[in-house]
Amino acid sequence: MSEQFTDRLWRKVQPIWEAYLDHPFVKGIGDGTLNKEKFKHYMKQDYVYLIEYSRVFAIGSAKAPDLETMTMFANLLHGTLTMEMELHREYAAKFGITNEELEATEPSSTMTAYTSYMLNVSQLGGVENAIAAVLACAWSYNYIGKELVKWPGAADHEFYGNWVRMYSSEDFTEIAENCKNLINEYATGKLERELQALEDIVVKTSKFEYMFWEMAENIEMWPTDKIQSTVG
Ligand SMILES: Cc1ncc(CO)c(N)n1
Repeated sequence: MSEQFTDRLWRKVQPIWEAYLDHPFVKGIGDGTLNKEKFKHYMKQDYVYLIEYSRVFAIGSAKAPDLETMTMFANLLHGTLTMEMELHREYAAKFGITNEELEATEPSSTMTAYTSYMLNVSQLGGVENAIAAVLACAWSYNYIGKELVKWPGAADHEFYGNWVRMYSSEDFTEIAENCKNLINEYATGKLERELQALEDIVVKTSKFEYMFWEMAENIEMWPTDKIQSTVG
């Protein structure tokens, strides 16, 4: 089989994605030692992240040139709002956080920067930009999930096991594979400079993913929070 666009992308992002597996937050999920306050912060930020991420699927659906692509985006949107975000609602319940409180989470600087970037690039250009914007998200989480599930005890951990099982699951793998298939389909026949632009989106979102793990590990909101201010 000839080389796919995702093979080329993989070579570009591999060093960044391998660093996720080496990140203390991700390793903490895998070996079950992660501090729960860090995970709680992550869950809340990730929930509001997923709301904006869902909007990118909606933009992709609106821009889709045919019903097959439109349906694909609609399914990805539905899968995120139901299956994936249900995981967050379940964890929130364990922390005593209601769905309303979860949805009203104040966004951190990293979450705001990342989702603003994704939404911006997906409003520009064609449907392929929306696919590129979400690709590293779905694919890298599946990559992490499929790696962590091999760690002894990770999938059966009483607290973090649900997370590991979700992102390594067949359903989530299908989400990631659908995103990969879409980008390969839309990359076909594109000019090198167009492929370069898509690659840039996937690399940037991969960097934002790393920042998201950092934000979670350090329980970050806004760097300016330390400034005494009455502005709020
Ligand atoms: C930050 C982030 N990226 C990707 C995913 C996977 O959908 C997620 N839940 N959160």
